[in-house]
Amino acid sequence: MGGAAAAVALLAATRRHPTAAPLVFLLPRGARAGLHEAAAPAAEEEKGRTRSRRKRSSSCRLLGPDIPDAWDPPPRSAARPPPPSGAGVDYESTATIIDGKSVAEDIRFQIAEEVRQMKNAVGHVPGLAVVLVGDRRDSESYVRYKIKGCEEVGIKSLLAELPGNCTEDVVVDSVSRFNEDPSVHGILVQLPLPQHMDEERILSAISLEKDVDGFHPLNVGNLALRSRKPLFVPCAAKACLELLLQSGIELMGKHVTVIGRSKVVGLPTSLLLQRHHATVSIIHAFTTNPEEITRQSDIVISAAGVANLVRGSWLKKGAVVIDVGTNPIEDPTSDYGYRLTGDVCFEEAVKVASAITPVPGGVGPVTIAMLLASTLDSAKLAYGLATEPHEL
Ligand SMILES: Nc1nc(=O)c2c([nH]1)NC[C@@H]1CN(c3ccc(C(=O)N[C@@H](CCC(=O)O)C(=O)O)cc3)C=[N+]21
Repeated sequence: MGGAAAAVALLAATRRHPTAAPLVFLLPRGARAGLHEAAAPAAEEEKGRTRSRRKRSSSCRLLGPDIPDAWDPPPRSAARPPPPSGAGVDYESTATIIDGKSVAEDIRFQIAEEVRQMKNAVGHVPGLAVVLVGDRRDSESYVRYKIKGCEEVGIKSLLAELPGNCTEDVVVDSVSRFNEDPSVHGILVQLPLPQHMDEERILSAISLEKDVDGFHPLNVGNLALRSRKPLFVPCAAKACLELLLQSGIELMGKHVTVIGRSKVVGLPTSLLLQRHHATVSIIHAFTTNPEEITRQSDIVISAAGVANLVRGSWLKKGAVVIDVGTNPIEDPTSDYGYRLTGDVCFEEAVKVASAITPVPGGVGPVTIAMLLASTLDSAKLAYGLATEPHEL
């Protein structure tokens, strides 16, 4: 690593961030929109970037034009309705609330046990390296959740914090050092990266065997080809499947609609669902009749990054709803003036659905647990304790 990279702070990260206050609430509204799916930049930034990207691509006929998903904000009249009187009490719903926190806790318990066994067997524990570029407060708080998760199960965590104005080469250098470090089994570059950086170049610097986020083109391609097995699958997609499977929800032959098509959630989730023999519809910002499609669906998985996009009227009676959105909305009654809400209007959906994940406390905690599971799997492969990636 060159002198220019001296700003890299490589730490036993746990000591650096002992507490985990949800700083996400403190961010300005624009910076926080659609955090989950949008592990992507805010729509405006993305539009600017796309323009320059489009100039570079001469032929987009076969692959389609490269334009970003920008959902129209819901009309004001569609704003989240006030909770019914007697909020907190059951409002005529029979839906099961799928408890992501407890699912995540069970997974972490199992991982902790396996980490202990690994330490006994080979004298090493798994290691996860996180590269955080810039000082977006939402990214900082997600990175803290990941590091706290590592701590809880005995996985070693390393954090490289780089200034937002550093060069792409500095980030690639940092990734390369983690590639060469045998105590590191997983490398995660927190997204979004600053606008001036080429995300593809940085992500493809991560060695395939350490790509616990599953964003490497070979991992994505192997996920898409049913005869092949990726080494890693993106954690949020795994979390959606885990929640469905653990809730005993049958997937084979079911009509599942995935809202959103990002590499972080929508795309890998739709691929994973097909491997489970579901019939998958993918809808996005250019879909003209989204609610007609969701109304026919047995399961709706929303990862659009738009608060209250999915209304009760979008759902078939008895549908299962998995809400991957993490959207901050103003709430003067909450401590920070904001609270997190999903893509789904929960108060409406809970009356129609047979099962639903809440936000917070649904997909989010399980996503972190899946990252820890992927890091453990990677270490098992590295130490010869497993010969194959995990079953999908
Ligand atoms: N390379 C990369 N990989 C990612 O997986 C990735 C990323 N970049 N960038 C950002 C998104 C977002 N994301 C979340 C993970 C957990 C919660 C989570 O734990 N949420 C909790 C707490 C929410 C709170 O209270 O702040 C919950 O929903 O209950 C949220 C969001 C992973 N992402």
